[in-house]
Amino acid sequence: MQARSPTTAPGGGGRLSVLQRHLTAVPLSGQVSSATYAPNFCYTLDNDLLTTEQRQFYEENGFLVIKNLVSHKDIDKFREVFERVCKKELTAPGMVVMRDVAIAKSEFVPDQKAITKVQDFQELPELFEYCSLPQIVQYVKCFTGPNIMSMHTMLINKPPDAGKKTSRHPMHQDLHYFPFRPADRIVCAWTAMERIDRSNGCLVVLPGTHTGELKQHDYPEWEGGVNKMYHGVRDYDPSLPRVHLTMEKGDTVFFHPILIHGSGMNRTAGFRKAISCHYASSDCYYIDVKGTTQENIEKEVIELALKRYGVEEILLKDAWMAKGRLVQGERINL
Ligand SMILES: CCCCCCCCCCCCCCCCC(=O)SCCNC(=O)CCNC(=O)[C@H](O)C(C)(C)COP(=O)(O)OP(=O)(O)OC[C@H]1O[C@@H](n2cnc3c(N)ncnc32)[C@H](O)[C@@H]1OP(=O)(O)O
Ligand SMILES: Nc1ncnc2c1ncn2[C@@H]1O[C@H](COP(=O)(O)OP(=O)(O)OP(=O)(O)O)[C@@H](O)[C@H]1O
Ligand SMILES: O=C(O)CCC(=O)C(=O)O
Ligand SMILES: [Fe+2]
Ligand SMILES: [Mg+2]
Repeated sequence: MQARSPTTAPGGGGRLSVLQRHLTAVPLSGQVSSATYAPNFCYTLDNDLLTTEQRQFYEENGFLVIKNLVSHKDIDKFREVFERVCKKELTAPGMVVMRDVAIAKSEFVPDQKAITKVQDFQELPELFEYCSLPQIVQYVKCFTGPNIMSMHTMLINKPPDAGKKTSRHPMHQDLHYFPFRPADRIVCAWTAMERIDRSNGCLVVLPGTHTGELKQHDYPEWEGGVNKMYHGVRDYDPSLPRVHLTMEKGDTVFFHPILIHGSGMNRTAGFRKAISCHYASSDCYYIDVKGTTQENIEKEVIELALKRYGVEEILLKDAWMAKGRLVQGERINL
């Protein structure tokens, strides 16, 4: 079992306790107004951007959708850059261009049809621009505080399913991949680059699960195959209440790294696009994942680093130290 993060209120765990903490909140002065209330928020920081209702929603659900946050102009620009990456006209150190497992062994076609996602574009200025957009960063700060690092960058190009359901992303918690804490100072921004709904494989979230523990993850037992490192929560219970996030182009969801989420298969002929960045406070610290549920992902990353780059004797945290990039403030621990 993973230890709870220090910023999480003691006795936490379960949506009920979060609700109870709200209900027992005491006003600072005699006046009962939302501004003077001091509820025990722990997943958001004091800020002058989020309304009390928005903070409360994130505290209880572990995600928050902000409509129309990124302009269509910016998104169209990112789309063009992505197309140039697919054609190999643009590249950057560390960037990983990944094909879907269903077509991994088929003949190489140098366009987006082959590409399921581009990861680690932090050294490609034309895409990293997304991570620095002021309107995104101002929200990120409400979760991380002022010293902000981008830790993981991704442009997901979910392909039309090849018939084996490999375009799905199993239910998971992003914290499984992160050897740093506290979890509450990490947040993902995920922006729809077009309308995304159930037909093309929208995000599916289990509201409130961010108050739970980090769970054991393995490859799901899917007949059609699973993409490299797409681990899912072990013993996923499909009867838990799910929410399908339908989003329009430019809408952005911010979510907690313990929130259980995934995405469905793409039943359309188009490539469903989203761009995302995981941010963390640079005050976060690295942990040793040995003896924890994260040992299996560390093992895979070490094997990949050896195979791809011939790097020996690395730890999960070394990979992350190399990927992390300051967005705002001061680089402290990460
Ligand atoms: C120094 C390493 C740093 C790593 C840091 C940690 C990464 C962890 C991700 C963090 C995510 C945090 C946020 C949560 C996000 C949740 C996720 O998205 S999890 C999924 C993350 N997945 C990955 O990071 C995988 C990245 N992809 C790759 O490394 C490569 O694309 C590759 C899968 C290894 C393929 O290499 P490539 O060179 O492109 O391809 P080939 O040379 O053609 O094939 C080599 C080999 O791999 C097989 N293969 C190809 N594509 C896939 C695939 N999609 N799934 C499974 N297997 C694939 C291919 O068949 C070849 O196999 P062979 O047996 O060797 O012939
Ligand atoms: N055994 C499993 N382990 C982990 N995640 C799973 C498992 N089976 C399905 N999922 C995931 O559950 C999520 C929801 O699946 P679901 O099939 O409902 O989504 P959908 O395809 O968007 O919607 P629809 O119900 O219309 O097919 C997806 O992220 C899917 O990848
Ligand atoms: O399908 C997506 O766009 C997101 C999948 C996801 O959760 C992830 O890559 O961490
Ligand atoms: Fe994820
Ligand atoms: Mg389905």
